[in-house]
Amino acid sequence: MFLPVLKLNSEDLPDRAVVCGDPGRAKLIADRMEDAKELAYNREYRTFVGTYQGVCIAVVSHGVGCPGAAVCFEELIRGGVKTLIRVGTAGSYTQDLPPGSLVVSTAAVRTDGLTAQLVPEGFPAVADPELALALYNQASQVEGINTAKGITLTLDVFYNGVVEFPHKLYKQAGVLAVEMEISALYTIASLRGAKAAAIVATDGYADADLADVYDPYTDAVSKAVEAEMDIALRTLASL
Ligand SMILES: O=P(O)(O)O[C@H]1O[C@H](CO)[C@@H](O)[C@H]1O
Ligand SMILES: O=c1cc[nH]c(=O)[nH]1
Repeated sequence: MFLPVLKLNSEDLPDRAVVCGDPGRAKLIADRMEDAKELAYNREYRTFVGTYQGVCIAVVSHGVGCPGAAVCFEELIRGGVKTLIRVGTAGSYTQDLPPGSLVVSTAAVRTDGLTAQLVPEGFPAVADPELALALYNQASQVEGINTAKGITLTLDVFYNGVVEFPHKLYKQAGVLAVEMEISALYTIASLRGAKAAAIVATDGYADADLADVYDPYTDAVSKAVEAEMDIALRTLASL
């Protein structure tokens, strides 16, 4: 089957994939595998397939935001991918998770527009529990990086407009971090019968205007991003 937006043939895809926002990060993940080959690069969607610890794994970038990412997740699952792990970055809601921490998302608050057009209001966006636990167990083995698991929030807005987002309420409710695609991943995986989980590296605090404070280019963030790439690959290879 030809997957028209990824510009891939499903026959070339294995049954598991790491997904990430940035096409450049997809290349960095592919570089950690053996014999990785770039299969396609259309729009923001860059696809590699390689081997990690003897297991064939795809790495695919999905861009920024739920609508574009949803196209990627749908086509991968239509193409036969059954297990997906997102590797990303997020803003932290808590001083307990300073920049350079790792968060495994067990569920995502659906404050995005895309999933509201797929499922009714109360439908939960949840990780596959066993996959999320396997991801967390791998992450916990990495020394020197603060690691947590819990609820994350998926938002469409990156830079503020004139409407104030209620970060304070979600912080009080115990949400750990904010990013832009996990709710789409979990909702689509649930709808289509696939398994999904996600790990994100915190790169700052999400309750300020990011236009003033966003800086993902620090050593602590790079170290956490490097670690989460290996954690995701190890988790997929161990299934
Ligand atoms: O690091 P990635 O995977 O791109 O994820 C986060 O970073 C982007 C914003 O800079 C959004 O896509 C957000 O979800
Ligand atoms: O969506 C995102 C991603 C990284 N950092 C943030 O604060 N927000």
